[in-house]
Amino acid sequence: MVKICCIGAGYVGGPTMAVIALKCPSIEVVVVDISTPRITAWNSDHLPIYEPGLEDVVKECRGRNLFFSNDVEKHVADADIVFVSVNTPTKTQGLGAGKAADLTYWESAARMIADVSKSAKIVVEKSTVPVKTAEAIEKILTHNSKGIDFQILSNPEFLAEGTAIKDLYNPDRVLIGGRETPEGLKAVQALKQVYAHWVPEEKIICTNLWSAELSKLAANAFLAQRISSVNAMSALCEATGADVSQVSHAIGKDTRIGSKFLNASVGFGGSCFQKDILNLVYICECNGLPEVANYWKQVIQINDYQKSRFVNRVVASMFNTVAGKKIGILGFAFKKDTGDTRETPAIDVCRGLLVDKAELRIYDPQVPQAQIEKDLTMVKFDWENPVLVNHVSPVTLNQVSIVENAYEASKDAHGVCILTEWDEFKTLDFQKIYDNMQKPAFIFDGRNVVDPNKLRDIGFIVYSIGKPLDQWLKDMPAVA
Ligand SMILES: NC(=O)C1=CN([C@@H]2O[C@H](COP(=O)(O)OP(=O)(O)OC[C@H]3O[C@@H](n4cnc5c(N)ncnc54)[C@H](O)[C@@H]3O)[C@@H](O)[C@H]2O)C=CC1
Ligand SMILES: O=C(O)[C@H]1O[C@H](OP(=O)(O)OP(=O)(O)OC[C@H]2O[C@@H](n3ccc(=O)[nH]c3=O)[C@H](O)[C@@H]2O)[C@H](O)[C@@H](O)[C@@H]1O
Repeated sequence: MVKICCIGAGYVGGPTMAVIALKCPSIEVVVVDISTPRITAWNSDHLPIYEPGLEDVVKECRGRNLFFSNDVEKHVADADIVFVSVNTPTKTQGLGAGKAADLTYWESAARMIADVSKSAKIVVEKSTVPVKTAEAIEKILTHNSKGIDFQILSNPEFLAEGTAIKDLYNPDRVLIGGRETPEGLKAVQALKQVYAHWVPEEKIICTNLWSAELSKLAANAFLAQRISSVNAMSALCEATGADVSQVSHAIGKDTRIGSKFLNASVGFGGSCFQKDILNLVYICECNGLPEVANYWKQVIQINDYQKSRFVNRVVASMFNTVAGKKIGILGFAFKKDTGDTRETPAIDVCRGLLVDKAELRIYDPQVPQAQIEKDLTMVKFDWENPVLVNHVSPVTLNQVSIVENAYEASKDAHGVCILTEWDEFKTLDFQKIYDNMQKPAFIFDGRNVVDPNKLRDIGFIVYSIGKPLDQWLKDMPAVA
């Protein structure tokens, strides 16, 4: 029986390995992690992450050919294939701070693999890493390896949170990069065999190591670039009376452009887009390509601009101050169908409003109170000035309460901000919400989930990203 061990039981390691176990009953899969609470949760009825469909897959395979364990070294030693799916955040200190990927977790995993291995292994980069990381990992493994054969493969993951199980069942492609040596090609074939249990052969792309590593960064950069492009258009739409949804629809019909990923928003979030683009920027700079670096940096700058533009709209339309005003926040996760808040635009928007002394009542169907409070008080590094930190004091947290539903969040509020596109926000009883709010009642829709005209008929003053502005908003121009 082939044995797989995955180091890192997070958003990628957990769902990916669960699906491999489901689709490959003849393979034993053990997911290991240094975090005891994470592993305990994976072995319980309350999985550590919310992902539609995940619970069913885990229930079916756990204890059969899927296991979760803290005994990292034992399972790595036993495995034929070791996936490394640890976190690779942006460095916040030292050389490359604010841009370069922090490979501390990766390196410690690689050293541990080298230490405990007694048999040949295929080591698979599942984490997103800078180009040429495989070369560094090879050096760590072969310097300590007592003659053991290690083959390094790059097999980046393309799943999106909220649709992870669907994406894993039916990926657009699986990418495997390896060394172009007989041993390297054999390792690529071995990993291909795993995916071939359910992924059609023509969707499995095999490349050299560096193409696979770079393709992952490039894919995220292209995706994020589409969002920043449409968000940049949204500002122009508001200035001219065009409607960004109509513009997106019209340009998306061009098959060369395509219709996906053209939804204007308050900004993209998530653990990867910003981190991976910063990583790309750093790699370009290190390779003497400042023009290319600046091109990609602009994608993040527009994203930051979009978030501050939104805050400015809220403050400007409410007579240039939100001090002491109650604002309901609907949605805190970085997108719907996940409880993940990493880099969610809600953090920046809420902080912006708190600085202006607003009182926030926040509701999200999946994000626990403790997480929201942690996010709002954590030390946040500024990627352009990594030495500066932006800290919301506990006093400011006194201006925040976390509530159980959208009606509670909007009760007595002067304004409501929609920051995540949860489906339930589309079908709220907005008449009831309006009746219970202070007047004039404002709605700021950062996800374009509500019909602005219907809300205007109720009596709201509505701001929808990139849509024609109410006269009220035109009379209160925001300085972006
Ligand atoms: N979150 C996502 O949707 C996607 C993430 N990725 C990439 O996958 C990688 C992992 O991301 P996530 O799963 O979101 O991270 P995560 O933070 O949810 O999980 C990483 C896990 O690795 C564990 N870990 C760290 N060092 C370890 C070690 N030495 N030994 C054992 N366990 C260790 C941590 O305790 C943590 O539970 C990142 O490189 C990310 O860029 C790629 C595609 C999608
Ligand atoms: O490397 C990763 O971590 C992953 O990053 C993204 O996945 P994810 O961040 O989970 O979610 P997305 O659906 O890409 O959304 C990212 C952000 O962009 C926003 N978005 C997305 C699409 C759009 O049209 N407009 C828009 O504002 C979302 O609301 C969200 O805040 C990519 O879509 C995945 O392919 C990739 O594997």
